[in-house]
Amino acid sequence: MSKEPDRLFAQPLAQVPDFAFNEDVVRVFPDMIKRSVPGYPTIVENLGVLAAQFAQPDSVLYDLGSSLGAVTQALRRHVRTEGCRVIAVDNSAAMVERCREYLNGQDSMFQELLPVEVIEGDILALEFKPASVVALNFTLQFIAPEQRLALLGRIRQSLLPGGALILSEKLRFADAQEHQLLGDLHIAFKRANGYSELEIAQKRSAIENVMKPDSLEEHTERLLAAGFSKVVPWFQCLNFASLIALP
Ligand SMILES: Nc1ncnc2c1ncn2[C@@H]1O[C@H](C[S@+](CC[C@H]([NH3+])C(=O)[O-])CC(=O)[O-])[C@@H](O)[C@H]1O
Ligand SMILES: O=C(O)C(=O)Cc1ccccc1
Repeated sequence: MSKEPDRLFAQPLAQVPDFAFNEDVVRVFPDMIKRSVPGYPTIVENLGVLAAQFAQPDSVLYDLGSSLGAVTQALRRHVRTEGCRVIAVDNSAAMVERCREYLNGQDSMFQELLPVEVIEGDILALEFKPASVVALNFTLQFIAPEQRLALLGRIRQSLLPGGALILSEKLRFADAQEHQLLGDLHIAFKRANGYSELEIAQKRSAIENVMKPDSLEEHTERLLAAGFSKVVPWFQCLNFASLIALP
């Protein structure tokens, strides 16, 4: 994957445009996400380990909002269950193109990887096949809030017994002091990873209209309303968390 450093917000912009997953972002994405999301490498690596516990024979493993395919690759490496395949979906043409290149390259480096199909499309319009694992790794927060419950309902309906949804998100907190503290610590994390105050401020204004985090309580209530029976947080680092939701 590209090693180009993220300097997208380093120069002062007269007007900061809304954040979009375009070619500029794609070029720096691995660096951007690692330096911006505390715990990201740990979450991705362990998603494969978790998925192996939930994968059911002859079923689909979905990576929704797959970006460059990091989660897809973790699933392919760890799951050995008979007849499983991965379907990765993203609506950014630039992401999908680079994702296909990356995954093809991995095929020549590793043996026994699960087969994968990468679809360019909107996850809101997807017809789900019977699935044992669905990963939404930092994708739901980019879906319009009023669409989230219906999407989770469709995912729930597609899940086989013994399967799971794994949902990772940036969190907001109902308690103002907790929200402020973990937000400040996230900024300190970005600073420690080499982002300037200007980069942090401009990125913040780029994402504020397009990325709307929910609280842990909102996630849990909505997942239960969508028909999931149990919600178990398995990872939190500052204001970023990952949950397992069982059908
Ligand atoms: N409606 C939609 N349909 C399909 N894709 C969408 C939609 N909306 C947004 N996306 C896609 O969801 C991805 C979100 S990034 C996921 C990281 C990845 N999971 C990772 O673990 O590396 C999260 C982030 O950058 O913080 C982008 O690639 C969008 O194009
Ligand atoms: O950068 C941030 O502040 C974030 O909240 C995470 C993020 C990571 C990558 C793209 C958009 C948002």
